[in-house]
Amino acid sequence: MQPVTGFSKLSKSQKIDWLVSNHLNDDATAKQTLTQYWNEDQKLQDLHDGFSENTVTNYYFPFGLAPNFLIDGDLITIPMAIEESSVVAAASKAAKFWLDRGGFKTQIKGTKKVGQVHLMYHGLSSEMDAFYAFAKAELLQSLEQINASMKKRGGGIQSLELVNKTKSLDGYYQLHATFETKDAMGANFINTTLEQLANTLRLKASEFKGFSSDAPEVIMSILSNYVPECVVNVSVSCKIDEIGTINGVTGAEFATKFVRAVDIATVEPFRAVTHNKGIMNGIDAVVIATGNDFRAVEAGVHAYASRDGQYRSLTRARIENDTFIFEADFPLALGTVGGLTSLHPLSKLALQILDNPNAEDLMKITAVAGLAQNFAALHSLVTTGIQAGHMKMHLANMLEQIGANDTEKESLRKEYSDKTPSFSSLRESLDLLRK
Ligand SMILES: CC(C)(COP(=O)([O-])OP(=O)([O-])OC[C@H]1O[C@@H](n2cnc3c(N)ncnc32)[C@H](O)[C@@H]1OP(=O)([O-])[O-])[C@@H](O)C(=O)NCCC(=O)NCCSC(=O)C[C@@](C)(O)CC(=O)[O-]
Ligand SMILES: NC(=O)C1=CN([C@@H]2O[C@H](COP(=O)(O)OP(=O)(O)OC[C@H]3O[C@@H](n4cnc5c(N)ncnc54)[C@H](O)[C@@H]3O)[C@@H](O)[C@H]2O)C=CC1
Repeated sequence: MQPVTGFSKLSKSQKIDWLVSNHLNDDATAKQTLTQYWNEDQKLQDLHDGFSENTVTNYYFPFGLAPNFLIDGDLITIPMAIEESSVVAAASKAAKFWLDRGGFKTQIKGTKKVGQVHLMYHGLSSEMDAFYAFAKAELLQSLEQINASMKKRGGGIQSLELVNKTKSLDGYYQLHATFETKDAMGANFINTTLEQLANTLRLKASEFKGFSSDAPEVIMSILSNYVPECVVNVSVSCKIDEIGTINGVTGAEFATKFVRAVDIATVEPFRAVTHNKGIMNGIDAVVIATGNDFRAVEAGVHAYASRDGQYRSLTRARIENDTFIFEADFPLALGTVGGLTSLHPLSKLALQILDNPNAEDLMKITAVAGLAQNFAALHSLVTTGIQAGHMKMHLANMLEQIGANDTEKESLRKEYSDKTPSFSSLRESLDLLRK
């Protein structure tokens, strides 16, 4: 196969033809698989084609609902876009559990975001300090137009400082800025602002006479997806005797084991990664359903989980005066305007289902989904084990994969209603059925 030039300029059909002949042995069914996912509504299809480059088809993701979330006194149904079985069921089960026990409480701890202009200067650091004192007012002034609308909304650039990072990397400085971006995730606003700062910095550097070395060089200007000051706290709590008996485990035993499980994820990175993956099952599903940037959230969350130098659990649990308390702080830079949020009809609908939240409310709801998911996973892990519930949900996929027809599915579902399936046990059962 030869490299292709001008692939981006081909039409969608030409791209598919190229793909099928170069990678799929001219398989006609492959072409049909791609085209059958096109939407019949051409306008809607064009919208989706426009979201990303070199699009050849749509990729369906299940869009589900987890009802019964009592959040700060309001009853909320959370939309979740996720491919993994048992996540929506787990969220729904956790919602139901806490519905009768006071629900979820949330609090925004901050909404500040960060962006940096990264610079190199190899002269004296005192010269950089003098330059910054010379340039700072104009650096800020040059942002007035870009900042005007965001300022009207109560946001915009909040602070700007020169940071000397030469101890970490020879010649390295930053303009470190903080931002309030209100209901937008803010990436484009922050990046535009930073690029203006960089331009003004270059201009002011050309006017400054105090450099003994070449003027500072701008390496790059970009927001940070590490948002330790854009954080929401979420918690649940109840008296231990309100927990009740769970699969033969008393409330007190459950609470103690649960706290131990969180303690283990706090000190043991191998466990912490899986523990936090379970949390992200919930967070990502809401982030995706609402058209937010899940890579940004993932990167920020995992960096936050390592903020003291070791990767740890994002959740905390304790028993205090016969009360079981489970909580977390999640760094979540989310938007309810901008990006795909109002462009993708299903994201727009997801936000409508949530009663058109502002960014802070969406942070709260998303954090609840994360805590609920972790609660459900640990609830299973310290009682029945994870496989019973997970495989019960996964059964449908397994039945599909072994090629069972509708009648066979029905009888296998009955047979496996109280036991954990595996592919081999299911195949054996299917063979028996077919004899
Ligand atoms: C799976 C369940 C919920 C079963 O739990 P169950 O007790 O067998 O469920 P149930 O049939 O008794 O139903 C109770 C409620 O659960 C929900 N529910 C129950 N079934 C459904 C369904 N089909 N569709 C939608 N919702 C469902 C629903 O709210 C339902 O109430 P109802 O609607 O009847 O009033 C439970 O075992 C559970 O929560 N397990 C945890 C599952 C989980 O965490 N899955 C994620 C995949 S594993 C993973 O990726 C992460 C992990 C686990 O490794 C993280 C870690 O290690 O920490
Ligand atoms: N590292 C990263 O995370 C990067 C992410 N991105 C992408 O950037 C996009 C998000 O950028 P945004 O600037 O949020 O979106 P955007 O570029 O669509 O801008 C949102 C705009 O909406 C306007 N707006 C209207 N009402 C507002 C309100 N109430 N509050 C705040 N703004 C309001 C503002 O002008 C704001 O700048 C995402 O698609 C993300 O994937 C882009 C570059 C880098």
